[in-house]
Amino acid sequence: MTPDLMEEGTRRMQAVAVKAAQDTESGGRKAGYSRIATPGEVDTTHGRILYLEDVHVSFDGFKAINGLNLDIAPGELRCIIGPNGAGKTTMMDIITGKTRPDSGTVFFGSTIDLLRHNEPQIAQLGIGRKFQKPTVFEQLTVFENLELALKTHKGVKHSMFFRLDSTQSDRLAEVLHTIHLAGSVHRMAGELSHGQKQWLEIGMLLMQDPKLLLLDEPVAGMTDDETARTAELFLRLKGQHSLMVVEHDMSFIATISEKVTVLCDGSVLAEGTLAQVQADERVIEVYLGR
Ligand SMILES: Nc1ncnc2c1ncn2[C@@H]1O[C@H](COP(=O)(O)OP(=O)(O)OP(=O)(O)O)[C@@H](O)[C@H]1O
Repeated sequence: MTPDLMEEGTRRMQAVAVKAAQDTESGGRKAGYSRIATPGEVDTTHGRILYLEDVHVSFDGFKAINGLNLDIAPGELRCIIGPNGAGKTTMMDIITGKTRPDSGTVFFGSTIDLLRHNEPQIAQLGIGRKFQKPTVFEQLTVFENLELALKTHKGVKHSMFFRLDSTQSDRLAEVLHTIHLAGSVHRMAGELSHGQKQWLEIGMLLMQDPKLLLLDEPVAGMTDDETARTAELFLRLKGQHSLMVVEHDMSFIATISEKVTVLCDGSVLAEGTLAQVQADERVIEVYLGR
């Protein structure tokens, strides 16, 4: 195809897209639904960064997720609690593309259909996930771990020639400060305490500037002091990022929570402030009263 023909083709496609957008009742919003967005573009004008509706997943006939509805506002710090087997991990697996639901809707912002993306694409779109166990590179320094997280995110192939530019250096310094590791920049990650390794891994996610962070039992195994500093860290992150924190440690939840969602049997049992869900008889019966 000649360059002229390609240009003409592109012009026609753009005209068709504009016309389709104008033809919808909502002036284009509907036409934009399900499109594959470019990284950095998340439409939160409708007040939601994450939206799950009527999601179902069965494993060999067992309903692990059963009509799950949930939405998270931009900048919100949402705590998720619930008994073992409630479906918390499975829910995160669905959001990050690790598990495909049998049915339902899962949107990032109002235009990005997460079910049309795979795991690496979802990470590139700006959803970062922290698993329970720290997975840092023990033989590298704190600095090198953070630098590597950036390289990996940017898809740098020839890492020997990669140099941080000044914006990236500033970002790294800012992240080091946020995760309480500015004084440990040249220490090997393997020498850090359990809590410090957790912070480093959160820092590695922050280097990729995620819009939504999913954190699975982040304070499990931490000392009281590390737990308190993690609470501080999360309170600092909220607003700039949206956070979904799954935890069993209720005193930690009490320190950080605004809105709490209680999952049970694969769907939402209760939602509200911690005081509200703690007073809910159904929540006491299945979870808190154990
Ligand atoms: N791949 C799988 N195959 C079969 N069953 C599964 C699979 N993944 C999860 N399940 C089942 O689905 C249910 C929900 O599990 P899930 O791990 O999501 O719960 P959870 O709320 O994260 O629990 P916990 O607090 O113990 O981590 C459990 O009964 C679990 O055994």
